[in-house]
Amino acid sequence: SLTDLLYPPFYEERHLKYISALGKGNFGSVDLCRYDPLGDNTGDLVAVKKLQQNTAEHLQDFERETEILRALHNDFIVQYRGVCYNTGRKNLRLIMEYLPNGCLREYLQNHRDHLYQGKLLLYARQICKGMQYLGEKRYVHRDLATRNILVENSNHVKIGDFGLAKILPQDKEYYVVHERGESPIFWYAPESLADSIFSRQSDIWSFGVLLYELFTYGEKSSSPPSEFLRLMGSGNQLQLVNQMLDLLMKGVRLTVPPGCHAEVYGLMMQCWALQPAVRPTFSDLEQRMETHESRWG
Ligand SMILES: CCS(=O)(=O)N1CC(CC#N)(n2cc(-c3nc(Nc4ccc(C(=O)OC(C)(C)C)cc4)nc4[nH]ccc34)cn2)C1
Repeated sequence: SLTDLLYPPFYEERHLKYISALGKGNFGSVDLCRYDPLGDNTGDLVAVKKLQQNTAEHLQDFERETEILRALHNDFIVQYRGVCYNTGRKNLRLIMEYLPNGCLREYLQNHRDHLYQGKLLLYARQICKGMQYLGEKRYVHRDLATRNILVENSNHVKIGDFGLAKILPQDKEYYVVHERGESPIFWYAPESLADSIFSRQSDIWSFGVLLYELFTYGEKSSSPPSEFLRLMGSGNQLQLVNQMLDLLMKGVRLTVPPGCHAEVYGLMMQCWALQPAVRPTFSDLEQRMETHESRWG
């Protein structure tokens, strides 16, 4: 695309000037840098993702992540700018557009007094559009949560991270994952908890949890982990997954956020259908939110 022509696919490490840390996760971290080849501070601000520990396996996953992002062109997905290999090609870095307003979870917490339900639905619909596009290209995100959504401005959010994304094989509609890693189990569908099965329908489940996060304004005390742990009591990691699965199979779900319209909670509940095939698609959700949004504005 045009942006590919305008931006160099390879950034030279010597011109990447570190400014500050933007985010940190299990295997990666994101820094704010200025790419300043002229050395006069007129270069662009960019977000640079790098691996924490660059083992061969993580490097391979990271290279796959950069290829996935490079292939995506959508208003509701963070834009790829290029990659930066340092001399030994040991540590690859992923260069992306810098979004000035940070991650959606913090944004909700810091701006809740002027974010009304219509605006929350606008963000939900934009994420839906990004996920619809992703699904058309047979990608499964696997980590849909407000912590992985970025804010361009008060009317525009984007899916910001594809660290756990996988591409579905041509002959299968689901992906079985073997590495456990630090899984976001409170956003996981039952089939993912039970058999590590991921699909576009398990992304729908996670989207339902993301909707819940939106309408609780990312509040920590009512976050999915807090709520589910309250329902479960303590237990070690293995028990946690089994306890979680037990709750979900019994029909226990996150409760309606205070002040949340019944129809929106209804959408969350549809995303949390036990049977993957019963869950709506992202286009179903987008249409259903379109009708509500016009009513609440
Ligand atoms: C998964 C592990 S991860 O470590 O790889 N990682 C975490 C991840 C989750 C997601 N998505 N992440 C992406 C960005 C990010 N941030 C930004 N802008 C901003 C702008 C302002 C602020 C801010 O005010 O922050 C403070 C700390 C409150 C001062 C933060 C970020 N622009 C971006 N463009 C591309 C990515 C990207 C940050 N965290 C991906």
